[in-house]
Amino acid sequence: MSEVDNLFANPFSKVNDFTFDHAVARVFPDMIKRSVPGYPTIIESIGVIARQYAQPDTLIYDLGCSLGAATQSMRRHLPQQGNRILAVDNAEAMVERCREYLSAQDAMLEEPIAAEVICADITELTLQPCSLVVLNFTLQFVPPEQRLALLRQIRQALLPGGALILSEKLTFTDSQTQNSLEALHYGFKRANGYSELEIAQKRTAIENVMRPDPLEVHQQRLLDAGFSHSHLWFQCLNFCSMIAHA
Ligand SMILES: Nc1ncnc2c1ncn2[C@@H]1O[C@H](C[S@+](CC[C@H]([NH3+])C(=O)[O-])CC(=O)[O-])[C@@H](O)[C@H]1O
Ligand SMILES: O=C(O)C(=O)Cc1ccccc1
Repeated sequence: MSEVDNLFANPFSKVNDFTFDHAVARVFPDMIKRSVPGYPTIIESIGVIARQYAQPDTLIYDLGCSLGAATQSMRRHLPQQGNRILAVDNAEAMVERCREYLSAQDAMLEEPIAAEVICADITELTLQPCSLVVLNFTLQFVPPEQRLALLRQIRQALLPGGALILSEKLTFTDSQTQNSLEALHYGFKRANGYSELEIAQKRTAIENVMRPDPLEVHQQRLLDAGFSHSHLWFQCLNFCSMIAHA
């Protein structure tokens, strides 16, 4: 089903900006697992966290769902309590495949939790009342000037007791920390079979498209958006995940 990511293996005369197109969608599970340290743990833990925060008979959003890995994990872990998951992505290639993966999962589960995939820009959505929102490595692709408004929308939609799971690549204001963790991240990629050329070309492809923030910027923005409290629950190298409470 999913193929090995060799999208950046051959030298390009010019490296284009990264897009979530059909070529990426085909290799995405392999790409993200070999690129994001801790990704499988985060995905499985999202199911566990969802079990804690999802309130009976409420909506759950998976924003920037890609192929629906977080949605699938929540469907494995949540009890039957009338939840509905809305998975949203604005990349048609991802949405198409995500629907296929979720139908395949439907067939595997006895009483699958309702899940729907919508092709839309999450910055233009009006969110309905919900108990849990997942932004798993999505906010870093949203233009920085639109991030606060999106988080405010999410905060407004969350019911009392609701939560946001926010996973992001981090940058560090201290240059020694930044250099050390960035070097270790490239070491992680090398250990997963990526060549120096693949690492360098991918780096160029994502640099104008994906703009990570420092942890302190996330924490302040979450407060500015109206969240009462946020904390880290996972960090591996320069990748982390937070919980923010409504
Ligand atoms: N404005 C937007 N509106 C909708 N979708 C968007 C927008 N901007 C970016 N995306 C979508 O956000 C996703 C980011 S990948 C998320 C992984 C997934 N959450 C996972 O749990 O595997 C992370 C990564 O590739 O590092 C892509 O599918 C984009 O199309
Ligand atoms: O590959 C990287 O360096 C990343 O930071 C993560 C990533 C994973 C998948 C698509 C785009 C970025």
